[in-house]
This record gives sequence, C-alpha cells and structure tokens, in this order.
Amino acid sequence: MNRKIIEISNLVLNKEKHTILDIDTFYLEQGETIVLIGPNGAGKSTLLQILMLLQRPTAGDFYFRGEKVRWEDSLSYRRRMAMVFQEALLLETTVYHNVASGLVIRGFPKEQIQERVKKWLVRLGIEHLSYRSARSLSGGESQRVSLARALVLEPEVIFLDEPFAALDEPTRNTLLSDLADILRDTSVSSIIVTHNYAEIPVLADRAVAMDKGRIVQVATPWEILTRPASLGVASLVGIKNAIKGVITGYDNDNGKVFVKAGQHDIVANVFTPPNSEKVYILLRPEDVKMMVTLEKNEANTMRGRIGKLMPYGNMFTAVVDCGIPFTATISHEQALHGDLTIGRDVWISFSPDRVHLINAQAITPE
Ligand SMILES: Nc1ncnc2c1ncn2[C@@H]1O[C@H](COP(=O)(O)OP(=O)(O)OP(=O)(O)O)[C@@H](O)[C@H]1O
Repeated sequence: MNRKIIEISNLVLNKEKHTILDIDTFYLEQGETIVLIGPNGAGKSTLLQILMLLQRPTAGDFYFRGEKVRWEDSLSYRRRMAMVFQEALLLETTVYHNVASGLVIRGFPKEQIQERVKKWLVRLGIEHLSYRSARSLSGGESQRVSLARALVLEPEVIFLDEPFAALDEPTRNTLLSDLADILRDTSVSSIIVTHNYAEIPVLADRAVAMDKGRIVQVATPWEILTRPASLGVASLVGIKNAIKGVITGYDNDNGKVFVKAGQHDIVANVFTPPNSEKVYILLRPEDVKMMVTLEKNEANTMRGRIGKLMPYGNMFTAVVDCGIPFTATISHEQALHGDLTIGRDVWISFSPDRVHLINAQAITPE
C-alpha cells in the first residue's frame, strides 16, 4: 500500500526570474509529522502554499494519495486539508461559531456539527470559552481556537506555519505538548514550520531542513540535532560549537578519527568520516561538560578560562577559551552554587561519541 499522502518531485517555482523553490523529491506519509526548519526566506511558507494548492508551481509532479493532482480541482483537495498560521485568523464571533464555521460551510448536519465542535473544544481545553467573543481571547487561547477550527474538519493533512511563534514560553510549552498528543492520537498527517529547534523532538517523526529554496537535509529528530549535514543546518538546530580542524589520522578498526584543532588533539568516534582533510568539528553545547576541578583526564579534556556567560533557556552557557573557544551548557548545580564567574579557570570535556565531523573543504565562505 502506498502510505504517501503527498509526494512531489522535480518541483520548481520561479518568480520574476528568481528560482524560489527547486525540490527534487519530498513526501509526507500517512499519520506522519514533519517539522520543517530553515532560515528566513528559505521557502518554507511558499512550499506550504504549493502543498495547500494555493499556488501552482512552474514545473514538477505533485501526487496526492498516489494520484496526480488536478489543479483545476484544487478546492476539492483543499477540503481535505487544513492550515494554522502564526497569527490566529479568527472571525469576529464567538469561539463556538469560529470552530463550527468550516463545518457549516461544508453543509454538515446540525447535530454532527454540535458533536464535533464540542469534542474539539474539550480536547483543546477551551470548552469554557465557547460563548466568549473571539476578540476577547489571549494569544494562547486564540491559537487553541485556531487549532480547534482546523482539527474539527478532521482533515487528512494539516499544515501549521509557525503556530507557536507569537506565544510566551509557558503558553507555548503547554500547547506544544497538547498538540503533540493530538497528532499522536489521530491519523492526521502534518507539516509544521518552526524556527524553534526544541520543537523537533517533541513533534517530529522526521525533520526537513531547507535553505535557498532547496531541501538540504531529511533526517530523524536525533540525527538532525546531532548530525546536521552542513554548517547552516547546525546553526538552525542550536549547535554552538563549529570548530575548524584538520584530520591527522584514522583508526579504522575502532572507528576513530584524530583531528587537530588549534593546539588540541581531538578524538572523534566516527565510522564514516568526511571525505576531506579539513573538517568542522560540530558539538552541541549540552555535550560539553564544564568542571571546576578535574575528575578524570580522558580524551577531549582541556583547560580554559570562562570568557562569556549567556542565558540559555532557563540555564546558562559559558564560552570557555581553551586557545579556541568552546561553548558549554552549565549544570543546574553549577548555576545554583556559584561556579560561574568570568575569568575563572575551568576544565571542559566532551565524549568522542558526541563529536560530529563535516567536510570543510566543500564550504566556501559567503
Ligand atoms: N510572489 C513572490 N514574488 C517574488 N518573490 C517571492 C514571492 N513569494 C515569495 N518570494 C520570495 O521567496 C523566498 C521564500 O519566501 P518564504 O516566505 O517562502 O520563506 P520562509 O522560509 O517561509 O521565510 P520566513 O522564515 O521568513 O517565513 C523569499 O525570498 C521571498 O521574498
């Protein structure tokens, strides 16, 4: 059985002599959630518009449930989809009528409308707001209404374009977790655009990274967060250490690669190293441990001085100058008990398992 709900290939969108999108292949499977990331202007929203059949590409194949899309019937496909935007676009009426409106337009019988609207108001925790004017709602409540409006249609695919971007952090976190539960419990397939990589492990079955109108990586959440394919993707997923190095040796039997970075010899446990001598060493700040006293002098342990402290969610990161700067997150204990002072001499350490190497030869400075 073809589990692909949406499949596109060789898709190109040109506007005013510029290529806005150029995508070889992309698909979305039944029940799957894809999180789409990319810098501003990468083409994420434009891709959603094409997948929603709101914009026709210049060229390319587009299949919906295995059948070639008929653009002249775009409305019939759109009725099987729903969209949620960053700003809740609500009608100036009650919450109940906002949620019911799509079903009314589609001519559903009254009892079915009441039943479905109630179900989704309850599911999104907004039943108590049913008779409130949509105008009087907070940002978080409005976005819950937007989600209910989309989900009440029981679409086959739902597209969400930065749905949490305008919300404060606690509101965002509860809504994020509720949405993740809903997406797991229903058979709806979804594509969610975000600039917040922390949403990837909560929501995604697969993550897709775009840049300059192209798809540059498709990966599992774990892969994209720890094994980004390029410096661009690394910066999108919060990798704060991208250190230039040169490969000095290999231990192929044990999957080890030795890299010189500044005056340091770094060990990476990597079975398929990049095909170049010059590399970037990529490391998540969470994988760099900072210590005031040295516990064990293992591989990849070095001495340095705290040069900068920065907020990082509810925590901090320290930039430790070891000849080259390494960014480390600081444990709760260290944050609470005052090990943090700029100028303090510390040790940092990271496991060879956590080191990801990418080719630096292919990267030309912009
Ligand atoms: N109708 C159009 N005519 C010309 N250029 C367009 C048109 N629509 C989009 N673009 C350009 O296409 C590029 C992709 O825009 P798009 O909004 O899809 O990016 P995005 O990844 O969603 O960005 P953001 O994260 O800022 O929302 C941008 O450079 C934009 O200016």
